[in-house]
Amino acid sequence: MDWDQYDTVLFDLDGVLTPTAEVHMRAWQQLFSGYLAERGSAEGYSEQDYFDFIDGKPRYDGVRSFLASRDIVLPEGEVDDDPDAETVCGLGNRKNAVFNRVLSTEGVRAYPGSVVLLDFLERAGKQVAVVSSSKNAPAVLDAAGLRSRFDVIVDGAVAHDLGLPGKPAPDTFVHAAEQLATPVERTVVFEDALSGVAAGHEGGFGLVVGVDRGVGSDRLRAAGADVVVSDLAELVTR
Ligand SMILES: O=P(O)(O)OC[C@H]1O[C@@H](O)[C@H](O)[C@@H](O)[C@@H]1O
Repeated sequence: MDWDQYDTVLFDLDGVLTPTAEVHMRAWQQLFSGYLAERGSAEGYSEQDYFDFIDGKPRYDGVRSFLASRDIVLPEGEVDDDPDAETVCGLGNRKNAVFNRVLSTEGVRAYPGSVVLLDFLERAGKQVAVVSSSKNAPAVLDAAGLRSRFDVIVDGAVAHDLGLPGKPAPDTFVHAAEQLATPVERTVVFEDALSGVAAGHEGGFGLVVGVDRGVGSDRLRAAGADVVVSDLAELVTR
């Protein structure tokens, strides 16, 4: 890894800096197993569904994408729909309530290897940003004590306000690189989700690092990862 080729590093959050992809995964599992059971669907929900249809995408895109995989179409509803509403927004909000309950009861601790890389990048004078589909990203960064480390945070709320399409579209990553005045070729992207790796690849970034937290190295590479690691500290150089 030749860090001299890069000025800026863009990190996905859940599953890259903090183990919160796991929390999202459990919350989606709770939502959709319950919902499919309510509908009396023969086919249940599996962990693979998370990786295939939901991982890395903004909340309501994840709901729509999973429902489409089961040929279920629901009305969109409104963002302030009650969690009991049988709408895309209602289901997303139901899942969000579970996520927030777990976040507040269990807290979050950053991956130690990710903190080691952040410390290294700070010493090396690189700019760092978080690019997350999640509207909960600021709360997660606060809970992990990481928020002040980042020059720019592009989360689900920022993307919504600016009308930027979510991952797998590259727009949120490109926006972060622009905010830090760095050409995409001199910018590195770290992602654990197939949708996020595809976004980094599509955006023409200098290096897309796939972080394997369960998706599998082969699938991350096929989606466009140039390098795959299982711990961010692997990319600390002397
Ligand atoms: O926290 P929010 O706004 O509901 O966003 C949810 C999504 O946030 C992303 O960061 C996760 O990678 C997804 O898997 C998750 O579903």
